[in-house]
Amino acid sequence: MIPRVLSIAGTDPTGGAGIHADLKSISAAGGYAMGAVTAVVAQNTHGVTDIHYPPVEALTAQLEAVSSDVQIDAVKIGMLGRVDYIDAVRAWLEKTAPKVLVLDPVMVATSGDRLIDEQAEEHLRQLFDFATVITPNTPELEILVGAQRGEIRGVDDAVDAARRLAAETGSWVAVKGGHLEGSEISNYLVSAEGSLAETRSARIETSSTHGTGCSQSSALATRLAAGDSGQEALDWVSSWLTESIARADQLQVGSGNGPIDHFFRMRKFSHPEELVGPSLAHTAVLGELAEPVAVPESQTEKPLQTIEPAGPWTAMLAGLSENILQQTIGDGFLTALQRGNLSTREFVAYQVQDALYLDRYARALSLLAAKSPLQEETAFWAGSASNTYEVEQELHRSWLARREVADFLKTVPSAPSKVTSGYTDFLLARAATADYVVGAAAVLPCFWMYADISLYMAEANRPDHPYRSWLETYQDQDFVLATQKAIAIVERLFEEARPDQRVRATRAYLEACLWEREFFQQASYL
Ligand SMILES: Nc1ncnc2c1ncn2[C@@H]1O[C@H](COP(=O)(O)OP(=O)(O)OP(=O)(O)O)[C@@H](O)[C@H]1O
Ligand SMILES: Cc1ncc(COP(=O)(O)O)c(N)n1
Repeated sequence: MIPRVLSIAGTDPTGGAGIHADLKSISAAGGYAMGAVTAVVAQNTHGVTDIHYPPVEALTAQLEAVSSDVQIDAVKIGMLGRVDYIDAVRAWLEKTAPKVLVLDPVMVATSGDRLIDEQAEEHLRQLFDFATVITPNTPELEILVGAQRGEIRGVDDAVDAARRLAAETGSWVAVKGGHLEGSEISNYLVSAEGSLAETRSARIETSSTHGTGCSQSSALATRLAAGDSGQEALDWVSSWLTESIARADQLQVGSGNGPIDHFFRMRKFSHPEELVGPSLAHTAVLGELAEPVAVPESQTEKPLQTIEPAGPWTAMLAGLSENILQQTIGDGFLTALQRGNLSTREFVAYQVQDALYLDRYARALSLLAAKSPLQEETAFWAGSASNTYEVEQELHRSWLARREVADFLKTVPSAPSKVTSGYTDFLLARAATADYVVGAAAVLPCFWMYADISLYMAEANRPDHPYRSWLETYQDQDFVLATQKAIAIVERLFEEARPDQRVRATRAYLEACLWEREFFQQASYL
């Protein structure tokens, strides 16, 4: 079933918050999105400049128009702003009694602008009776439980206050960690009895969080209407929101607190330019690569050390994948891993997928070994396959066998994720059925990107790093030598290949780089 979800909220012409964000979030969470507008707000990424309140009859008429025709599975309420709007919505809720109602008590925007009259606060409380979940941010929670500004300092205070509000209202209350300190963000769903559901994710360093509250509550309404349990809905929403925030800066919307990227999942792998790089796009359309294309120097700061190309073709590949490497290194998972504040659960989720990946990757290497015409290269790929199995076995013996990991193992997926199976199916298909050069180019990023990332991670290694022994695995000199050998083989194969084969091999290499990036990023939402 596609849940039909109605948002009742104010507008944001920049598309980041309010009803605009709600419609995007409901759609991204798998619902059919509908919207009834309350206030018309002139705002952008810097703040609110004007609020226009259409006559209350306009709101009532919209609500009637929708509910007289459409079966509504969930309602999300955002900015109401005025007493007469609140009362009109209340009268409508009494008649329609939606099964799921997520109420975001919007009082103050991220920018600090008030979005509700002071006397309206009391009326807003009267809507709580209808709510499945109330989703105040920390300052709003303080107002609602009559605490002083700044009184809620940590997660425990917030859960306590949320329990009190839940007891008073009979609704669940979401505790949102965005405004609290710490490198991790915890989100909870709390009832009068205590916490029902909990998620933890890495805090992303960005000022682009405009509309996160609106987006979170709409997605939550949608997942609950789709039949998710509280924990399932919170898991889905937190992982989606974290990545939407992680991708926010790429949107480049406005010069203040920018919006989040609601539809990042739709964009994954959908841009041909992302796959082949802007400078290659033109050549690739022609279907020929007679000589290496010149890649413009990247503007971003490079890691201190990377493994050198073996000639002009692999230099071209390195240039084309530079941005993907930077994005992967800058991603929340690797940043947190490097700093040593990655959550154990995320690390375990990653390790489990890595072990599943390595098994299939080794098979792809074995297929390449069979394909190579040169005995020396066959020996190299077969030896790499054998080493890969050793690394996989070692993962099970060491990290995954630890006592403190056992509890986490029960909570992470044990089957290959979509990314893991997508990446390995891709590698196996290239190694089994494509030309040798294409198969070799496809497996190269697993050596090269991984080795570059390991060198970057090694810069962070210190005696008290929680993942120290793991960081050391890939600093292994043999792995660096194997990477150099794989680069040299690909350089030779490119040199000998036909122009059309080079295009396909370049695409395969870049596609594998994108899979590598996705492979690291998935850990935050597994
Ligand atoms: N920097 C961040 N990194 C990762 N997740 C974040 C970050 N900021 C916010 N979030 C996510 O967004 C959710 C809502 O954020 P927050 O707690 O700030 O609520 P809010 O104040 O209603 O949102 P808004 O900032 O849009 O008003 C949080 O629960 C968290 O999951
Ligand atoms: C119409 C409207 N509703 C809600 C918010 C709060 O959004 P945020 O606090 O996420 O900026 C907003 N800015 N505009």
